Amino acid sequence: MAAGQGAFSLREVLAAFQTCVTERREVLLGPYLSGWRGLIRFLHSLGSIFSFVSKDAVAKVQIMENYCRGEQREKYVSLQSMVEYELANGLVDLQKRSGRPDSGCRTVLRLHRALRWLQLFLEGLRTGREDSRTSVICTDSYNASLATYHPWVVRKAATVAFCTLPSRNAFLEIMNVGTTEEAVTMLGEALPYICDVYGITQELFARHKLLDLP
Ligand SMILES: CCCCCCCCCCCCC/C=C/[C@@H](O)[C@H](COP(=O)(O)O)NC(=O)CCCCCCCCCCCCCCC
Repeated sequence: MAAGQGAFSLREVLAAFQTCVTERREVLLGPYLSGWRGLIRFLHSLGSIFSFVSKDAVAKVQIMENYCRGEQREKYVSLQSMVEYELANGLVDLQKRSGRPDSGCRTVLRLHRALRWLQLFLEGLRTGREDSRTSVICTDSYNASLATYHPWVVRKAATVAFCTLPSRNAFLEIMNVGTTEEAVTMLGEALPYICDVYGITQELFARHKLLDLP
């Protein structure tokens, strides 16, 4: 980490995702958004070349936080209650975007797709060799997930930005979790929770045919 920056560790960020899922398998929006806020903060430490990414992620997290603080806040406690409320009240644009404010469902769907990228990227970091290149791990996980939803120009900008990433071990260091072995162990502990959040959300959105919202 650059000198002077708080001892910010990815451990707390990923710990947020461990508190997302209730015993009734609901995904709580509060911890979900704080996990995203932590990821965005970490992204800022990777350099301004990623600002086009964090700008969009910040905007989406802000939309969701406004819903969570708005007059219908009790409908946005979990992804399940959000989906039920927005569908029951016809708030979701199913065919094409209208001039209405973005729904929570379509906004979460974009973050959900990015969570799939994160899961693949973290798994690639965890299982990568010492001399693996973070840019390759990042590009491969991006191409296997988010890339399909982005136009050519965004895919190009993303792959250019990935080239600036350091080696795998250097990246594990800036995660500020300790040694590379400790970082790998932490990833192994965090990943099952991220997979769980992703799986429950995927099933919820698939059940309601919300996986292709415009
Ligand atoms: C290791 C750093 C790599 C982080 C970047 C990987 C993801 C690259 C995404 C590039 C897309 C950004 C611009 C896309 C904008 C939107 O069009 C597009 C669609 O939304 P729309 O339908 O409202 O237009 N937006 C999206 O797809 C959402 C993108 C959100 C990406 C959030 C990624 C931030 C995660 C930060 C992780 C930090 C590293 C943590 C691992 C140690």
